[in-house]
Order: sequence, then C-alpha cells, then structure tokens
Amino acid sequence: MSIKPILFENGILKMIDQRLLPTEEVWREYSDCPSVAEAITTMVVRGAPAIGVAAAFGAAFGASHIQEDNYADFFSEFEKACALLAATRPTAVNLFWALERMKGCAQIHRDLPLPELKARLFAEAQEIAVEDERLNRTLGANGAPLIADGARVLTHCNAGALATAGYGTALGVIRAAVEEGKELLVYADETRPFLQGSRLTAWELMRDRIPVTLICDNMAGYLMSKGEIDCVIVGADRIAANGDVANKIGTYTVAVLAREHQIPFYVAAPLSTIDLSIADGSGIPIEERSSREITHVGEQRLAPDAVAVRNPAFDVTPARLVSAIITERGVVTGDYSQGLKALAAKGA
Ligand SMILES: CSC[C@@H](O)[C@@H](O)C(=O)COP(=O)(O)O
Repeated sequence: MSIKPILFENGILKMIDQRLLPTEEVWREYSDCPSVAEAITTMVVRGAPAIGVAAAFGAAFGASHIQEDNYADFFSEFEKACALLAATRPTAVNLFWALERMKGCAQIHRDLPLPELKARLFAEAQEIAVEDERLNRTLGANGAPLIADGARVLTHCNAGALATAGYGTALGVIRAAVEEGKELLVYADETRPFLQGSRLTAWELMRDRIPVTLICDNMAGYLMSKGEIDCVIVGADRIAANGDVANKIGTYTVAVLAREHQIPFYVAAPLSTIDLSIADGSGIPIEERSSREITHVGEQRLAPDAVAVRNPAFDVTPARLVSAIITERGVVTGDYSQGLKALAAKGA
C-alpha cells in the first residue's frame, strides 16, 4: 500500500516530514493554522495536491480558533486565515483551489450555528483528502494503457503518493500499470536542488517494490540517446488553459530532450491542477526559493561564499512538447485548449 503522507486523527493533523526522508521517518502534528502554513512554506509537506489538502486542514483549524462570541467577524477572520495559507507557495494552483473550496463550504453553511459550521469545514477538508486519493486512482487507470509492458519510464521530481493524499499522479499511472501486471523500470531524476527524486521518489517506489534506478538530472539525455527510455511521465503544479505545464524545475529540459529523441512525454494531473483562468504558461507565477538550497547541503557549503545564485523552483513546458495530459476525467491529446475546456465542462 502506498503511503498516505497526511492523516487526520482525533482532531490532529499528522504529516510525515518530507525534508527528513529518506533517512528519518518523523511525523509532525498540527492543530492550528499558522503552523500548517509554516509546514507548507518550509516543505514539510510539498507536491501540488498535498499542499492543497494541507491548506484545507489549515483553513479548518483557522476557523476552529475563531471565538464563539465573535460570530459577526467570523468570515473576515476566516478570510485572514485563508490569506495566510495562500501566501505560502505561489505556483501550485491546488493550494488556491482548495482554499476557494473551503470558502465556498463556509458560505454554503453560513446560517448554521458556529460549532456546526466549524465541524463542516473539517468534514470538507477530509473530503478533499479522500477525494484526492480516489481521483488519483482513476487518473492512474486512465493513464496505464499508455505505458507498455516492459517500458523504461523516466520521471522527474516526486509526483507520487507523497505529493498527494495518496497513490500519486505520475507515480499513480505507474502504480496502476504495475497493478495491471506490467513490468516496468522507473528512472528517477534526482531533481536538484531539493532532491525530491532521489530522496522521495526512490524511497516511495522502493517501499512499494517497484523497480527504480536513480540518475542525476544531467544523465537523462545520455540514456535517451542510447534508447534506454521509452517514455517520460511527470506531474504538474499548474496547467494553463492552452496546455502549458508548470512543474518542477528541469521538467522543461526533459521535455525538450524527449522531443529530440521522439519519446512520448506525458503529464498526469487532476482537474484541480488545471487553471483555465490563465491563458498560457507565461501567466503562471514561478516561485523563487532560497539560494541556500543550491549553495549548501545541510551545513556543507558547495559554492563560494556570497556567489550570485538563481533558484527558480519551477519551469513551464510548452503544450507543443506534451504528448498527452492524463486526468481523472480522461486523457487529452492534440488541441489542449478545446480538450481541457471540454473536460472541465464534463464535471460542471
Ligand atoms: C503530484 S505532484 C506534481 C508536482 O507538484 C511535483 O511534480 C512538483 O513539482 C512538486 O514540487 P515541490 O516543490 O516539491 O512542491
């Protein structure tokens, strides 16, 4: 069984500290909004859908701490809690999607007594988590036919169970193909600088006994040129209306290499990652993170003191390089503008 990185038990949110994997498995406990916001900022929890789930619980905690006698101010206080969570990480749209859903839930139940309204918000956060894993399984089943038996599959970053409420998106497709009886070999890019590939993807695939081989990011082109990669599958943090895909820095490089070697490049993501309000990738906000992620590993310095550093955490892969977008409502190829709109309309 794939890991569930976010648990809600007896009113406490428990999250595995992803910064410490693979060497330590430490579960942290949360019961207030600011500490959940900090956990998202500092990457205790990361991965677009998982960030959304954590934020939903953060919002519910925010509401739960608003005083009973403060009913008139409830909605403005709740807005403040949501704004704190919204300021944590800018790129993954699932964060904003989850917060909008929590605000919608509060509005729908606005006439309930405050204790009941607060309980509804926790129920909604739990529903978002349960739904995320369920959709990942559907998405996985939709994508599995694209992966041939015996395929050698390259993935970048971690779009696995750890990045979601469970099962994963890109790794969900891989899991579904393996559950169908296919024998696969996954190549995991180490994914500098935060090393989600080596620390997280390698860890969770080994835990589930799915064959995985770790490579440095700059080795993908060599393996492709040798005919050792059959397809690429990655997740996404935000997909624009035209199918441009923001994902972990280095994804664009892999997509360009895949096109050069005529290897299919697949993106797996739930509908909550698609942002039809943004026309194309140029409008997607790209998070810039601390230079220390590049200049240091732990306390060990890897670069000269005070060297100038850029650390964009995401890049945008143009839709023309994407062979298919795999979602829980189906697989889109070709004209993404039409296809994504049609998928969104299916659920309306
Ligand atoms: C299913 S997760 C998809 C993406 O969120 C994932 O590929 C990614 O880029 C994660 O970035 P991170 O910075 O670790 O949150």
